[in-house]
Amino acid sequence: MASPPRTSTAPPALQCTGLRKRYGDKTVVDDVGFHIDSGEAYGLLGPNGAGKTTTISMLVGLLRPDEGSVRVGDAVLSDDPAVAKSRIGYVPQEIALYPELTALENLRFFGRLHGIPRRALAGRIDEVLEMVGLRDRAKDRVETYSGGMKRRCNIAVALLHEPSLLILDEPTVGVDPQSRVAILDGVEALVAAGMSLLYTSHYMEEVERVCTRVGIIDHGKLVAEGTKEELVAGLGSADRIELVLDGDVTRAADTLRGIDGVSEAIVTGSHSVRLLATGGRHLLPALIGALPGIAAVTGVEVVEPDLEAAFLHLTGKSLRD
Ligand SMILES: Nc1ncnc2c1ncn2[C@@H]1O[C@H](COP(=O)(O)OP(=O)(O)OP(=O)(O)O)[C@@H](O)[C@H]1O
Repeated sequence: MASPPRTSTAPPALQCTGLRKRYGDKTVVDDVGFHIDSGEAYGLLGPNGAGKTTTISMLVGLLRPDEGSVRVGDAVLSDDPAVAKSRIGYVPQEIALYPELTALENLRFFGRLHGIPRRALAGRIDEVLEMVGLRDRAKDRVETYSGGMKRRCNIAVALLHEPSLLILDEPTVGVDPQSRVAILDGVEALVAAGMSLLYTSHYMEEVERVCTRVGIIDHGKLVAEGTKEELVAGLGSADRIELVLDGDVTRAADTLRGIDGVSEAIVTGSHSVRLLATGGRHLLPALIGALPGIAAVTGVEVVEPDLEAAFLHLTGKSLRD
């Protein structure tokens, strides 16, 4: 999918075009292109294995694309990798810290690796520790941290060299609720201060909260892109219906999919099925009436069209598949 024309004249924080990556005969990223304006927060949503991490790896210069190009500001990554990479702060899915070192020691190490002069580094380390709320634990070894604190420390490392674009790959996976809040608050504050952001997550509510524009990726392809409102508008009048069932959920989903007005039906848990349906509440008697002998309906929720529904419409999947 091609990126729509940009309206701004300033160079985008990031622009990728026609990115492709193959492993053997499998194309895992297929003609992906999008841009992130300066100061914009962009979310990349996709089910497991959709190609998010492979795409990001190409954007940050860890993986060479088979085709396509990446530009960070006015620097083309393949021509000018040092400049392009210096503008990116990347936080990978896997924590990349030395566990036996303290946060302070990790930050000093990575700061020197970035070539930050010693005198400037101490002040900068203070700033990033403050940003992620870890100042009081800076002298503790990283191996004593919770998953969330490790992630926050990794974000601090990514911010050290004052990047203009922060790339976070599923930053709240394996994170305690307190750190999750701290991460989301911190990311929002950074964006409010002018940072450009690329954010991937399985959690729709995080993307809805943090990002202004969203790209949906499935089977290596960018299948839709837009603001939340634009993506939801693409649903027409379909509602999301969540059913709680006691019985055979797989047969129930198959049966419900055949009912007039139901466009999607997927199993989301051992007792739950998610539907996309036009007619919303008026359809409920038909849905319930179709299930005797298959499953008993013990709960129903009709939800206004949202990003979760748009995702189901576009990919036929739940985000946590
Ligand atoms: N080095 C590799 N060799 C072969 N296949 C790979 C390699 N790396 C990734 N893949 C495949 O490419 C596809 C995309 O993987 P990728 O990790 O980019 O997906 P993802 O959207 O980030 O998924 P997740 O949310 O699970 O991290 C998957 O089918 C994966 O198995």
